Order: sequence, then structure tokens, then C-alpha cells
Amino acid sequence: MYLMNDIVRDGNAVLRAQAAVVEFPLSDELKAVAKNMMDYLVVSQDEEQNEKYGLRPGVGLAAPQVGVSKLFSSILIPSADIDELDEADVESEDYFFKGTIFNPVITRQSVKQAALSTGEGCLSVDEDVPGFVPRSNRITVKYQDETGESHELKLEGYPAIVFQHEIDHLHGVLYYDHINKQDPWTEPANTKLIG
Ligand SMILES: CC(C)(C)[C@H](NC(=O)Nc1cc(F)cc(F)c1)C(=O)N(CC(=O)NO)CC1CCCC1
Ligand SMILES: [Zn+2]
Repeated sequence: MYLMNDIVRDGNAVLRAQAAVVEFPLSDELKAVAKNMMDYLVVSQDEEQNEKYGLRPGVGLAAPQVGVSKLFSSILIPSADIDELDEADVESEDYFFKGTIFNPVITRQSVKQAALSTGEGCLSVDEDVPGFVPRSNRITVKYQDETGESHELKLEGYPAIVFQHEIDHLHGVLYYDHINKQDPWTEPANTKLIG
């Protein structure tokens, strides 16, 4: 399982690189990286465990964030509703989404935007950058799972924001790239605030 010091921080070029396509069948090495990424997320969302290991509770982790410039991200979204989400003691064993997405492509996105009312943060960015991060409110994502099988997901609201944040990492984009520098907290037009 990864620990905080395995997570690459802003300033490292790997976070600004375009990641490479993942070939199937998955190599044992990439299977191990994906497992360690998901283990990080599961343990970080458990109150006792994350204290024990000093982990920031996380909902997603992209391969470039652990120094692997390949197109995949692990995502663990609890089923609890948005305003309970940031408590790391979310006991929900059932998840809205638990999995690693390989070679994801956003095939459709709504003109309507959404942004978390509190702004965003990132496991790779130690200093939070304040401001709304406008994203598409609805997206369709095509991706492959660990076996190489293709899936198509339609997402809206918080899950759509998480997926866009994690897919951005695969293209060298960080959340604060989307913040309006002049007016970070001015509600962007046509944008639904979430949470
Ligand atoms: C940056 C950080 C504040 C650590 C943020 N935490 C988070 O979303 N906490 C959380 C969410 C839950 F749904 C359940 C829970 F137990 C804890 C996060 O993981 N990310 C992921 C990241 O940095 N990926 O690269 C940032 C989020 C901002 C919007 C989407 C992802
Ligand atoms: Zn991030």
C-alpha cells in the first residue's frame, strides 16, 4: 500500500506529463501499482487506519501521482451523500464506485457545469488553492477495467467531478488550472454548486 511519502507532489514533472496508453493484458507490475493505489484509498477512508498511517482521506488517486506515467486512476466513492463525504469514518461498505479505470476517455460532457462549493484540493498539492473549479455537471466516460473489458459510465454531480479530477491528472492537468485567477470565488456562469 502507498503511504503519503509515495505520493508525488506538485513541482514534479510527472504531474505535468501526458501519461501513456496502458496495454493489455496488464503486466504484473501495473497490477501491483493499481492494487497499491486502491489499498491507499480504502485505508485512507477508515478513521482508525488513516490515523495510524497518517494518510489524507482520499477518493481518487491517479498513476502519475505515484510516479507512474500511465493512463489509469483508482477511484473509491462512498455511497454516503455529499455532505458526509469528507468524514473519513464513512462506514459505508457499499460504494457508489470502487475500481480502477484504464485508458479513460470522456466521450460526452454537458454544457452545464458544476463545482464543489468548497473548491477542490489534491493529494499532490500540499497547499490548497482557493476558488471554484468549474467542471462539466454530466459526463459519459468510456474506460477499460483490469481485465481490459470496456465500460461506459454516465455520471452527474459529485462522481462526475471526481472522475474529471482524476482523468485530468492523466493529461498533466491540476485542479487549480481551472480556477479563475481574477475572481476565484465568483460563481462561474451556468455552474451548479455542489455540497
Ligand atoms: C485532496 C483531498 C482533500 C485529500 C481529497 N479528499 C477527499 O475527497 N476526501 C474524501 C472524499 C470522500 F468521498 C470520502 C472520504 F472518506 C474522503 C481527495 O482525495 N482528492 C483526490 C485527489 O487529490 N486525487 O488526485 C481531491 C478531490 C477534489 C475533488 C475530486 C477529488
Ligand atoms: Zn488530485
